[in-house]
Amino acid sequence: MSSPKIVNGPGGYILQDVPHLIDYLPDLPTYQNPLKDNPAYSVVKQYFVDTEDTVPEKIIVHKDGPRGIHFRRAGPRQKVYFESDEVHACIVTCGGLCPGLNTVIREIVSSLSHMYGVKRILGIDGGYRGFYAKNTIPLTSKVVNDIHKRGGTILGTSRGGHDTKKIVDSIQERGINQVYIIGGDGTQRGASKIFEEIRKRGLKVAVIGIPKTIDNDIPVIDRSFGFDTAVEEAQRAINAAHVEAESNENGIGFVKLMGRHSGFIAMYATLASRDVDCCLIPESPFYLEGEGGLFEYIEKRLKEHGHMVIVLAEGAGQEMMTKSMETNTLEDASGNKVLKDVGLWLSQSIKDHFKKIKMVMNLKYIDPTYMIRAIPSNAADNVYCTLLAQSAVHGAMAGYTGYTSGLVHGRQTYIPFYRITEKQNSVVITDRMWARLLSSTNQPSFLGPKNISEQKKETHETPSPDGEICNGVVHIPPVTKEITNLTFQLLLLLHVSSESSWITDDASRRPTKFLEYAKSPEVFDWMVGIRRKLHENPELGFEEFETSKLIRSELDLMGVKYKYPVAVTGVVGYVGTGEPPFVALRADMDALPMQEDVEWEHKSKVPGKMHACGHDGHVAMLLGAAKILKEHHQDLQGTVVLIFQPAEEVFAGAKKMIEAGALKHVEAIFGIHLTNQVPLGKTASRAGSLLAGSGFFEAVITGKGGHAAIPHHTIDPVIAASSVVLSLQHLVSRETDPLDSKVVTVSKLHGGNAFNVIPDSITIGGTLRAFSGFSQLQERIKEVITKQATVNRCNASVNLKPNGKEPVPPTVNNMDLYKQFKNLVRDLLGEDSFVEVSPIMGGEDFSYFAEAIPGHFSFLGMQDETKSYASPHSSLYRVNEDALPYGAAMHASMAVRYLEDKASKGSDTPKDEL
Ligand SMILES: Nc1ncnc2c1ncn2[C@@H]1O[C@H](COP(=O)(O)OP(=O)(O)O)[C@@H](O)[C@H]1O
Ligand SMILES: O=P(O)(O)OC[C@H]1O[C@](O)(COP(=O)(O)O)[C@@H](O)[C@@H]1O
Ligand SMILES: [Mg+2]
Repeated sequence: MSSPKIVNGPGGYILQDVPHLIDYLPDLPTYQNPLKDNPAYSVVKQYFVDTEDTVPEKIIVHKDGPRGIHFRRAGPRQKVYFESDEVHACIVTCGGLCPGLNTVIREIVSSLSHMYGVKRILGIDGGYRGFYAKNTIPLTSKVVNDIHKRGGTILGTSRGGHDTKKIVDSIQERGINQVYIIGGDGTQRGASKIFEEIRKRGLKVAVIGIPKTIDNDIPVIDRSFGFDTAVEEAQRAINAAHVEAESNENGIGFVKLMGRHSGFIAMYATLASRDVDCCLIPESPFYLEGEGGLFEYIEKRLKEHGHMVIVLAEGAGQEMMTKSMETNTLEDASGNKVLKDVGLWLSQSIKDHFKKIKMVMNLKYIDPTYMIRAIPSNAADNVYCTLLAQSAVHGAMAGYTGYTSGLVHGRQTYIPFYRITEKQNSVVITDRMWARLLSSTNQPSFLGPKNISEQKKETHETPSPDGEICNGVVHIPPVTKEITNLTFQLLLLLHVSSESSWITDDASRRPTKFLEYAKSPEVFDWMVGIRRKLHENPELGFEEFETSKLIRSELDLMGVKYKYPVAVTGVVGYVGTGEPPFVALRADMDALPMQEDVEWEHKSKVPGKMHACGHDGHVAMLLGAAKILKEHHQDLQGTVVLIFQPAEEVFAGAKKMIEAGALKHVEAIFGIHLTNQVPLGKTASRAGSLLAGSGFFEAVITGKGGHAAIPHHTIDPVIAASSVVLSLQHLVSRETDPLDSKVVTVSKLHGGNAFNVIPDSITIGGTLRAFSGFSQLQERIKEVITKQATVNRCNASVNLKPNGKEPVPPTVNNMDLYKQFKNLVRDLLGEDSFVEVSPIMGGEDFSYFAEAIPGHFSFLGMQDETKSYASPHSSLYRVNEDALPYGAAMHASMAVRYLEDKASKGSDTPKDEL
């Protein structure tokens, strides 16, 4: 792919520019824009867009934050690179239908002919394959005059059939020099390939994408055209569902809407309607039975209101329909996964449930699927389509190419293809919009199925003997039907035998064998490849959709079964017998919001995001371990649970994973972190407290402001804040055992901006660290702030999760697991390979796992003599990839040894002994 055009400016300004024909055809002549003499436009002040104008990607900024990424502003330029007579344009529509397609076609034709005097415009019949397989349709203003009143596309559309070479051959043969491609994410990927091929051939052809999809799954842009119309049309189905529900005893109106991977239509239709009681989308996993489940909510709603409306996006709950697993692998001609009909399945499941509990219920299922996209666009979308089409044409005439025309914060922009195709837009359920929906419907969030104490109790219980019997094997009693199905499939899958076996080997030699295997070129290169892919495409906490997709596809290739999504993007894989004991290995997946400064081939492709804490390496190591374990799965004496968790850095993803059931039945867990502080091939750990509990606080101390010269008429928050800051120092110096290490630091103090005005309030903030008594310290901080404020006649509000930053408890290593780990390291890496570390004041959310069950966290060295490796969270951070096989072998060996140890002790070993 041609390299992105990035322009850096002062204050952290970044322009992600679009390609231009002169990038590879530097001698092209320019012409005056004919609009200059057009009576309609020549009078418009500043009609031509200044070439320096750009539009910011993010409009919410902090005072001291960088100016961030910008896109080129769309619109007509003074100079154009095509003469009117020279232009030979074509238009193609691809993918699924969408309201507004005809409007865009009409406006491209009108803009080209009326504004720029273009006479030769071709319609390509039936999508990409029409370039080489079908006839073309000549397009004139007359032909397109009325088409915006019709749904669909007058050009026809199709999926599949993208053959870059054939398409570009046909463009070249026909002498086409402007290609307007209207379609969704798949189409834009195809357009990007066409652009690259055209550039490679050095053709004077502009390639322009116009984003279409009612699913709104195209990133960066505000919304895609037709979305508004689809949401509006969906209202009709929801209204009908509501009428049906209200008119029947315990009526449920159930509407299935489109939305393959993104639940935007369902979310907006729900928010618009106000009649919907529950909205289910692919991004927000849900479950049916038990506390906090869908059935419980429906029962409650019916008892309280006598009726309810459910809206379901077609991609939601797919993973629960385990019955017909084989259809899961089917793809349409474009390579999109063919979905199973979740609407029919879920409405049947609801009916079955109410039959079982003998409660009257009347469910009416409405599936308006194609109706919402086959209609003409509404007024708002018509205007939007017009502007998009005009912008697309202005850009092409001005010589820009390789871009998608799109709306960003209400302004028309040109966005380079790589930003449009890098990921799919989806509802972020940790964002405010989803929170607004939850508060509007009052539905459960489904994020925390069981309370944690119950979880802990369950995971520490020996599986009950009254579990299900299958093939003479006793299984764990399932909490939900989904888990039953999964366990059953695991058992079927895991009973297949593999070719190689380690069971007869000397146990102390086995880790070395694993390491040799992980170091073999085939496995090593594969791990490095995964790590580099992740490094190029970093994703922040709870946004690790592509990361998670990559993990799942690798697990699929290995034949490792998994649960997904667990806590938004998390994946939990299973290798072994499918039976107890269960031991877990954990890797974190998220990146950091920082710009990479290391110049190398696989540098982060996402400006402002970087894997600067080695989580890309952690994922590669755990996948490496999965490969080793899968190779030998028939010899495992229990089940290894592979936990790929989101959001370690800020949002305590580990906690969410536990709440979502990732540790169910798991007895022990191991985690590894790469470190630059220890030489390659060595590891570091300690028994007991390894990492501190870490948290934050922010307090607003409010008094009464006034003139600084008459302080007695004020209540001065500055004095109160000063007392608070001093008093907080005593928590460590006077209340903590000097041999125990704790930190309370006030690092922020804001308020007031005049010499003679006492402000109304002061904000202070800081961090706390502790190995013991973490929550007591939090409580004392709160108490000291509020009470000191009171002494000074002020009020104080204290927030222990400022900006959503979750505190993490101390990471405490279990003594027996630590001993086991140390022995293993000796077997694997030699006598002097273990480094006993002192406790570290940094925090890790692995602590949530180690708090719930016995856990062990260790560091794996990557420092070598030749290069220096920067500290984590540095923009110069690098991973020594030679460490990856060590990580994979350590993970796999720890799991195997744990299971063997358990087996040798017998199944009745009390879990507390660990
Ligand atoms: N990765 C890709 N590379 C090239 N062409 C693609 C790619 N993905 C999809 N396409 C093509 O784009 C067209 C539309 O894709 P599809 O996924 O069906 O719809 P949409 O563009 O609406 O997402 C199809 O002709 C398909 O072959
Ligand atoms: O049956 P078809 O034509 O494949 O279309 C169904 C799909 O089209 C969509 O509307 C999305 O289409 P696009 O990706 O083409 O925008 C999905 O919501 C739906 O799953
Ligand atoms: Mg698509």
